[in-house]
Amino acid sequence: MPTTLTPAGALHDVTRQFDGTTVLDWLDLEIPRGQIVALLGHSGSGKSTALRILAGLDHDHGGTTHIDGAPAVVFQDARLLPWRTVAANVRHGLNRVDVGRAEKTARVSQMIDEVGLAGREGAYPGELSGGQAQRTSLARALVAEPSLLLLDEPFGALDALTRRTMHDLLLRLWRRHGLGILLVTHDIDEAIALADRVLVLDHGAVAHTETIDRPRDGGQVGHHRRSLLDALGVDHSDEDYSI
Ligand SMILES: Nc1ncnc2c1ncn2[C@@H]1O[C@H](COP(=O)(O)OP(=O)(O)OP(=O)(O)O)[C@@H](O)[C@H]1O
Repeated sequence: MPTTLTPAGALHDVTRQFDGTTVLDWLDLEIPRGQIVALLGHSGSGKSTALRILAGLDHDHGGTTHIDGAPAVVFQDARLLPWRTVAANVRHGLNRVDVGRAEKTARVSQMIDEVGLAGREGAYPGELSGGQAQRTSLARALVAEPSLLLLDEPFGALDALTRRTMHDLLLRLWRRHGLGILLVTHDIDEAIALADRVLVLDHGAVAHTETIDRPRDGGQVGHHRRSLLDALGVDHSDEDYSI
């Protein structure tokens, strides 16, 4: 289990405007090493913009960022190189890492094993299922041993069953590597299943923070769901959320 709370990434007083419209409004957030922080919010609330700034993909903002090393990013589409095999795509994650060939080969093989793709090293992206493509994308992200993993709706395009399997995989990888993870999602249940803290973003600021204990207490899940629905302004009075 993760033990340290050193921040893997943070935004302090971050502001961002597009065409004169404020998208991030003095946003403060911290992703402690070894914790999963989920960002929930309505479409346009600024989730992806915050993630892109942490990823170093957007420098045109106010405020400060803190990142421990080079972060890794996984998007909803796996963004694999279609003309490269699974192994070559994962090896791509080591392009900027200064280790020898043998070490790279060993690390690639280990990561492919960890994401459950042993035996598929020679497959091309066109031959993979959506879940296998995201496993490859996760392996490529983690092979460089980042402290911070940024996930932008990583399982949004997968069917419900595959998504659950990927949740289990992500939690295994998170525990083994002691990562800090920022997860951008639209899915309240996904946020509750994975995160230590869920931040609800509204007009570019944190409107609500929900802390969720591990291990999960089944009796608390309904409470967290109702609390997050309230924070999102979603009516749930007609629904039976008893567990
Ligand atoms: N490159 C850009 N140019 C102009 N406007 C942008 C740009 N990127 C984002 N925006 C605007 O900033 C706002 C926030 O976008 P962002 O993608 O961060 O929201 P989001 O919460 O991730 O939304 P979604 O859940 O739909 O992905 C939106 O109004 C969007 O149109």
